[in-house]
Amino acid sequence: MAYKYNDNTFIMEITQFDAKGSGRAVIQRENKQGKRKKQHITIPYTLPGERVQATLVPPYRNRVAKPDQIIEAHPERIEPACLHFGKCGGCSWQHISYATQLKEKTSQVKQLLEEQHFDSNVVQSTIGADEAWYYRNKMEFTFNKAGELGLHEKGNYQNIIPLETCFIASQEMVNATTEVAKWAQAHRLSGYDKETKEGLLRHLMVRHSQATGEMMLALFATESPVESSALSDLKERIKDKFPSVTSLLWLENRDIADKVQAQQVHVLAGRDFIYDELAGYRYRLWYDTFFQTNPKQAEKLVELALEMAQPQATDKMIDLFCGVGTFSLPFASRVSQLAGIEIVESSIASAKRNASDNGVHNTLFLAKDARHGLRKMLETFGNPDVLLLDPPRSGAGGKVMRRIARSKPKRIVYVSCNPRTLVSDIKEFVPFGYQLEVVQPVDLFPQTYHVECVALLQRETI
Ligand SMILES: C[S@@+](CC[C@H](N)C(=O)[O-])C[C@H]1O[C@@H](n2cnc3c(N)ncnc32)[C@H](O)[C@@H]1O
Repeated sequence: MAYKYNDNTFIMEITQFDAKGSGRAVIQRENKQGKRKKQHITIPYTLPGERVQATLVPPYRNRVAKPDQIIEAHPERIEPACLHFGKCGGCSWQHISYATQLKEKTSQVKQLLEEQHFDSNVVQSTIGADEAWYYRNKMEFTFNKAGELGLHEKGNYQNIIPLETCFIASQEMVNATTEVAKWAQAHRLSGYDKETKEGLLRHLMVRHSQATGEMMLALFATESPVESSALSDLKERIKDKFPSVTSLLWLENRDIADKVQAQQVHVLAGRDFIYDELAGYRYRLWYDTFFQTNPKQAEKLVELALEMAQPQATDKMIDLFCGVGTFSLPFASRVSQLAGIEIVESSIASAKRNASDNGVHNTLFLAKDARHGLRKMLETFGNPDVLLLDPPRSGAGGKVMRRIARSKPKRIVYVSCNPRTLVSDIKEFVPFGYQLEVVQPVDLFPQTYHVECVALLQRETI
């Protein structure tokens, strides 16, 4: 329980993490009627077991406090590496030793399963990254209205922190981003102002393959590129200093919605895609292709999924939410036939191309949403022996899960980037006689509270 310090400042005991990896504490506060009330407070960048002095920040209804002083620090608290830590919305756990990050991720998954009455003994210890820094192969940066390029400020997405360092992207990505930032400043180019809807430059997306070394720089702007000295200068700077850039794009996004999207693609240099490789397969990645952002850990995911699913040469398999085929291709070479389903048409086009580029010929791919796509696929393809699903953070949802269960696959491998939706989804399988055999958390996102899991469910034979 907390002691009041002055009006909005309290001494707090951190008791647990919240769902987003911030510390939580309970305080006693007087309401307008003078009654003392218990309030649950979120204190970012604190750890359970710590004693801190923290001040509530407006708007008070959000019940968030900023730590002013760590009075008793957790023994695993460490000095964050990045100067943007605490301001940038990217990393939230740089102040926690890596070993403790892994332990916390395992406990988080166990706790979510226990809350839904699953046996948490099926949860294995989180598999950590060999390299907990510089692991990301894709980053998105934003221009502010002054044309400065950087990262969104945590809690204030209108504000941009000009980029100086980033410890989770490769140095080559940071250097290329810094060069584009210097170019925009040198030519006094304006950034897009979300309020007035004016300004030229919106975002810079950087993709960098760790396997092939190829890099894509994609500039999002509100207008088409004018053939000007500024543009020639950009091409020269990139050509001279970054020969790894095999794709330099200008993407026109005239939409008011400030998403990383484009109505028109202009190739300024190279191709409109880069090559990447994962688990021995080669992929073409366009600017809008979903691809695993931590490729080294993603290879471990693929290996685990293969181990759990034990695909047999006679098996028919469905890969639901297949993207560009990251799981489809390694599995296809081990089963008789594989069908992939995915909502984004360009990803399905890419999956087909990736399959043929890699000499994989026993696949078929359908561009449709999971629910309707699965129904349609089951009619023509028949029931699968093995089903793998890898939905987005929002999960697959009850209807999709029940449809999967009714198709009676012997083994289901569920790959998830959100343990919360994983647990609520797999609950749907229980009435159909599926047993949760194992949940293996894998750390794809070091320095953040996020965790990926691979779960195996098997149908009990009666
Ligand atoms: C976490 S990604 C996994 C992709 C792929 N398995 C991989 O590892 O690269 C989730 C995928 O689901 C797709 N998706 C999102 N909503 C969908 C829906 N309603 N139906 C089918 N696919 C969907 C996304 O486009 C994305 O490619």
